[in-house]
Amino acid sequence: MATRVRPNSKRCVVIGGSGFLGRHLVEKLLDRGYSVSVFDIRQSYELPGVTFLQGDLCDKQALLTALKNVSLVFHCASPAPSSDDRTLFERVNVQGTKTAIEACIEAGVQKMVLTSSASVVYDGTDIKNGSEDLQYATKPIDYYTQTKIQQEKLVLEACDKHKGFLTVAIRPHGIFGPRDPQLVPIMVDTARRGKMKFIIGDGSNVVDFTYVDNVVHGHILAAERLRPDSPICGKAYHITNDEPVRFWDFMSELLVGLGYDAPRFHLPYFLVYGLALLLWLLTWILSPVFSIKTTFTPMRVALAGTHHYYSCERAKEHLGYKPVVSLKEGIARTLESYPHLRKGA
Ligand SMILES: NC(=O)C1=CN([C@@H]2O[C@H](COP(=O)(O)OP(=O)(O)OC[C@H]3O[C@@H](n4cnc5c(N)ncnc54)[C@H](OP(=O)(O)O)[C@@H]3O)[C@@H](O)[C@H]2O)C=CC1
Ligand SMILES: CC(C)=CCC[C@@H](C)[C@H]1CC[C@H]2C3=C(CC[C@]12C)[C@@]1(C)CCC(=O)C[C@@H]1CC3
Repeated sequence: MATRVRPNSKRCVVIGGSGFLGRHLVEKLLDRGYSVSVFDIRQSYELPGVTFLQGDLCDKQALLTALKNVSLVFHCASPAPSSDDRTLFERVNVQGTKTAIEACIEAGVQKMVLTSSASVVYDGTDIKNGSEDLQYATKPIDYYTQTKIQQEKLVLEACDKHKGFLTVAIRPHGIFGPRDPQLVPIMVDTARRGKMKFIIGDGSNVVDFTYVDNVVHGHILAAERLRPDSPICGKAYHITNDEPVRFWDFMSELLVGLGYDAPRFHLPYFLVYGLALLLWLLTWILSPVFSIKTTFTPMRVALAGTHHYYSCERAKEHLGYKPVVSLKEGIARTLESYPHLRKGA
């Protein structure tokens, strides 16, 4: 008679574990005694004790091999939000997530923790201390966000206590920290091109930036609290630093910390947004003839010029969440980790 090996509750797979958040998560899971495998389209590092399985989330057979005797899956794979490849977002975030859910159920995985995004409720206008009760954005700011909404719905709807498959979604916001490929590198690149001189709007808009270790902490708490009798099954939780900050103060602190000047000149929000919209329209009209890639997008203008900060009270109550690294300490660690991005380096 074939014996079915009972999955060890500390055996997990991190889908997207080669990425920025994924790698920080893998490191913390190892510290906490988990046995960890990474499933990712690329292998970006080596770590003793970690098995890497290179594969595409949309490939069910590859996933089934990776998920043998695994009880817990963290799903933090996604194409980069700055991509403009709609087909890729649809394929990975929607079809790939469906495939991952099916593979988990077929392989007997008991829990899935999804990395969603607080932006699933943001449609480009102010959000102040938004709770998880806000409706999904009816006009998401971009295709990335649209597919993150679809992805979150798929994962939360798949939660089924009778089938023994439990799910939860973590919604972080503005993740930063060592090895982040987006926030600091894009900001420095803009500064190096002399375009980080302007403040969009009056500079008073408040935003959440979340240090990566806090996001990791939220994921692990969610995984450990996810049980059939827990109120967190099938729910989404905001995870932030719980220290909303003025967007331009945060940017200025990072810029000055790396030796660049802080932005000083104010430009009216609607003027800049209108220009970005016009540029987007032009690139769209010209796209059959020229392929122009611009970083000056209406989406980035909205993110830089509106309030978007979220309450993490529900995570505190249900997950026992409390940030483990303050914003000040997070900024210091981040600045230290980017010597190559300092002015003149
Ligand atoms: N960074 C942020 O501020 C925020 C991020 N999030 C979410 O957090 C998660 C992690 O983000 P982050 O670490 O910043 O992103 P990264 O791009 O650093 O990590 C994502 C990883 O997933 C991999 N991947 C992409 N497509 C596939 C696929 N088809 N199969 C397997 N692996 C794949 C990527 O590979 P490759 O690089 O080759 O594409 C990459 O290694 C994402 O789900 C993102 O939506 C949510 C809120 C804020
Ligand atoms: C004005 C300027 C050039 C700012 C540079 C920083 C931006 C690149 C970041 C500021 C807010 C960030 C953010 C994201 C990406 C990087 C920023 C635009 C996300 C879109 C990443 C993915 C998400 O799920 C939501 C994030 C919101 C904040």
